[in-house]
Amino acid sequence: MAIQKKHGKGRLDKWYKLAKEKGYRARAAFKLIQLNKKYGFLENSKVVLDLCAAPGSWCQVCAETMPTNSIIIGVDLAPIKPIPKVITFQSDITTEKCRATIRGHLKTWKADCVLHDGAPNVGTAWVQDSFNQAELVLHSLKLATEFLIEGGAFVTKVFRSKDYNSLLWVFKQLFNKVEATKPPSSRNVSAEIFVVCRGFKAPKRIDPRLLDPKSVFEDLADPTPNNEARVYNPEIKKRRREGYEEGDYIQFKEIPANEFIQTTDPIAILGQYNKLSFDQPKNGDVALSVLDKLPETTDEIRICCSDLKVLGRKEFKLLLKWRLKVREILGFPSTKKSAAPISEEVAEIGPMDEELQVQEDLQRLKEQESAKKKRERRRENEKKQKDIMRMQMSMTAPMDIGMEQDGPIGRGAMFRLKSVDKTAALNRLAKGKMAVLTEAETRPDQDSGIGSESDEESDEEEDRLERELDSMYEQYTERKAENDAKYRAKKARKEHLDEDWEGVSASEHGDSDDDEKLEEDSSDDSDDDDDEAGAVDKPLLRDLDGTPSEANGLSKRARSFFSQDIFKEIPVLEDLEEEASEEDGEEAESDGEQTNHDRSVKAKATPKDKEASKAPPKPVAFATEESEDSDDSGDWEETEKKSKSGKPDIDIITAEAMTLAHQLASGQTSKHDLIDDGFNKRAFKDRDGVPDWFLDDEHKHDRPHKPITKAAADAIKEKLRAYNARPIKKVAEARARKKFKQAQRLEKIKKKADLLAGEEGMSEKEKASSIAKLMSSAARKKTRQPMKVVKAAGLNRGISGRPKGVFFYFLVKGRYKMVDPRMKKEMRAMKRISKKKR
Ligand SMILES: C[S@@+](CC[C@H](N)C(=O)[O-])C[C@H]1O[C@@H](n2cnc3c(N)ncnc32)[C@H](O)[C@@H]1O
Repeated sequence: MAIQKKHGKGRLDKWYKLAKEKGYRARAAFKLIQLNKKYGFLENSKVVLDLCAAPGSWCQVCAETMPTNSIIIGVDLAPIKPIPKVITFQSDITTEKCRATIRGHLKTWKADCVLHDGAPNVGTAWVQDSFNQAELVLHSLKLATEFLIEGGAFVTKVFRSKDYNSLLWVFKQLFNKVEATKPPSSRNVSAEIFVVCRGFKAPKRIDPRLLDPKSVFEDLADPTPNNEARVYNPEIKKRRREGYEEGDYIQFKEIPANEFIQTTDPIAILGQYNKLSFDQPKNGDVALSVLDKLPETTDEIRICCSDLKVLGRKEFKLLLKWRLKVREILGFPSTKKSAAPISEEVAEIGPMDEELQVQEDLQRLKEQESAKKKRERRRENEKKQKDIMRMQMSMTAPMDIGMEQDGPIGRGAMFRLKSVDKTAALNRLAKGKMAVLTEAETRPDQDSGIGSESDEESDEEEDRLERELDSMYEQYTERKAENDAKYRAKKARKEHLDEDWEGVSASEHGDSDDDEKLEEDSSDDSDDDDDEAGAVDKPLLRDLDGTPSEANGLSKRARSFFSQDIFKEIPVLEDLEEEASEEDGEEAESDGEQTNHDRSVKAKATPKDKEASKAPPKPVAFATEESEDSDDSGDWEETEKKSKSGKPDIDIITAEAMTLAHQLASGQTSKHDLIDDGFNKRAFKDRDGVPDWFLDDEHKHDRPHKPITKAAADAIKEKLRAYNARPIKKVAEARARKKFKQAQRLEKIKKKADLLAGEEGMSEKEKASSIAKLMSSAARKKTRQPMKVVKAAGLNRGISGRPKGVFFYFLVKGRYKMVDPRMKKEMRAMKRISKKKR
């Protein structure tokens, strides 16, 4: 680093130039700016006292930074040119007159901040200069103690000298926070540093000796060295800027190791000495020789003792432990480390004695205990929340709520909430009420015995927050489940861990539009879930009319709809007709009676359909599949559900699963291996008391990566390709509809032909020609009306409905398309240009 010159042109550094540029009277302005930037004492100050203020750059900074209408008083031996918004006067800050003048200006006000940048006239011996400065600091501190408000700040310049520590000690007696710093604008060559003292304690009475230079610099000239800091932070080496202590000229200090064992202040020895020696003195020392022979005095200990200055924290701890052991062996009383007066720095050092260690252990155990209690309380609260929910659902009477025990509504019990949840009714019931419920739930909890057990309010608060967080997370998952089918599937899979996952089909979770509609409209709480119906034999939520909510996989509403007279004796295919007729009103309208007749004929014709007609018809997708086995037109998810052999058909959809299947099939792995693999670090993870949101998040990443083989990946790819090759459900349905319509038309023609054939008044020729006509009209394709192109101009410009015709009196009939003539022209022009370019 380049050495900064304080004389000649070296003075004119960047801060000097900057000060000139900014109009500050001295480069010192930047010191205050930088100090204030770090500690921010000026912004909120209303009254500032600037001691030793000439030429006044600090006052300028204050006037700029402090709120308008603040009081700034500057005093110096030298005259200060007037500064707007600043009161200045000439005086010696060490005098009573100066004190009185300040009092006169401040009246009853107190200063929020006292600044001191005083420097005595230098030029005499350095020691004398620095002492004067320290004395000046003490004088400024004296003024500060008189004028500062409680909690106020005192910022002073000090020189690093022998008296520096004494000054710091005094500051610490009067302020809560004392920090020394050197702003960048302060020259490196200068011995000045700045001490920022915050939080003035404003004691009622201050011992005059505390502010008396004589007693301060005499009494505190040799403050207790911070040996703990030296030992525990050996990496931070303190420079001896003030030189060596009086009479302390030896750099390498050695002490017999037994003294380290015997001393009551081992830290002091470790901090002050360079070596713990095992060398015997001339006359011999029994204690030292015993220590030398002890097995506890290992080679490592000897190496550590040989040079204390190179040791780290770990080695110092080792030595202290060794000392304790030896003391125990030799029968020394195990006292606390030092009888010496404890300075405030000593108090900061961590406990090292065994006793303190025990205390720490106790504290830790206590914390563990309270954490356990907290967990238990949380679990109880959760249980209680569930109980209240059950009560709201009229599943329990208030007296049934056993908060403390599982009882008949406990976790493993038959009325477990999970089974209710399987009907998805719970979600609907709880939706939107969770927050209220949680709030309501927390209050009685606090009033109840459980809450009053704990006297730690913060714990309760934490519990409450955790519960709120949990309920918010639940709401979030519900919302997500509503919008995201994949997430719904995942959730279902997680909740039914003990069951084989067979995918979510449209009918199960209301994915199909029809089912969703039914569910929405439905007033009952049942769900059309075939699998779930098996799992939940007797759903707890029932309708008041007592009829079972589900039968043959249909919701109650769907069942009641299909149980109307009109559906009796009608085979499954009629559902398709219904749907088709909705889209093709023309066909559905005609020949209603006849169609019904035909239907019954058809029903008689196919025994399979007959069978189907006994049972209530199933939703469209399923029915189509049953009636057309050879066709791919059904919902393929459903077809894969049941294998022909009756065994569960497990669909392998991931490369990992396929790899596993390959391995099992080829004998590379066995069932036993798989079970064995199940016992891993994740299997017995303690999840008790861990919030759901945490577990969910963790689950995203904390899962084993199973190997995948190329063959398995290819097999899955092939499988997916096959799936993709199949027509999608809507296309399949459209095809089926078309087929059905054709069949219907054919039936109609047949009937008409039969009628014609039975007509008595017609000759055979006439009959034949009219049947031929009928057939040709049926075979004729309907011609589609051509689309009308309408200019979006004139009256049709910007209209939203059907445009008007050429003569404006008529609306355009049939299909139409609005065109923008300008755009058309432009597009043509573009085409022309691009052609030309080519
Ligand atoms: C470094 S200058 C202060 C610069 C000032 N902070 C500024 O920003 O312009 C130090 C000042 O302390 C003043 N001083 C020294 N002893 C003093 C005393 N006993 N009473 C008042 N002022 C004193 C000097 O006159 C000198 O102007």
